[in-house]
Amino acid sequence: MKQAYLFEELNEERLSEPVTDFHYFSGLAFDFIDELLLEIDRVTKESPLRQMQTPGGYQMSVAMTNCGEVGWVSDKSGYRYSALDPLTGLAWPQMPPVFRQLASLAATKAGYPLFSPDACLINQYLPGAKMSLHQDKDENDFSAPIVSVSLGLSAVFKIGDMKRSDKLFSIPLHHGDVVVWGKSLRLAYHSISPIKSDNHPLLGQQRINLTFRKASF
Ligand SMILES: O=C(O)CCC(=O)C(=O)O
Ligand SMILES: [Fe+2]
Repeated sequence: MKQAYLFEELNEERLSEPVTDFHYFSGLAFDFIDELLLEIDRVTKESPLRQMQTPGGYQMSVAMTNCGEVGWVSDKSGYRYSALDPLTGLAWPQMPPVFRQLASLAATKAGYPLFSPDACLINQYLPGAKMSLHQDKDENDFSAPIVSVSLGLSAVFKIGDMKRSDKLFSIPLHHGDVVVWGKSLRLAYHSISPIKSDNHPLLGQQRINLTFRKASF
């Protein structure tokens, strides 16, 4: 399977050239970091990070917020996109231009020059936090890719295929890395393993992840 080959290569050689429907750009966010961190501060002051409830009634270990026209939310009634932040009752903060610029750079490099995200989910992982195996499937437009930016502590990202039981491939994600997946892998199951306790020189004891999505038609 070509995909399997790619991921083995990724692990061994940290390939940065797009090969299939998964694209790994090591350090692509470096030039944007200072501005990204300022904007993350601004957004999280307006719409604070919070641990949402799963439909099953559990509290997620990851703290989340959003910016953009719509934001991803989870509560007892399910997962969905919402134009309002349920915590503040207000619209989500606007997506900062530097967010758009980086998402567009990564998407263009991955072969999606027209990608125009309307949602950016901001995930904060403290040591021990994880994201269980899931598909990103609450969006209305699966022709658009997912663009994901990693900041701070490193993580192990695992990605498989359309079935929960498909073999998973591990990809280490470090500060500044950007990954893009779409097309045949747009609905691939993926997860983040529990974050190891460590101290990042810029972000301290946390990992921040930004995922850009096209949620509306
Ligand atoms: O934290 C990550 O790298 C991935 C996050 C993710 O899969 C999601 O927010 O749906
Ligand atoms: Fe996801």
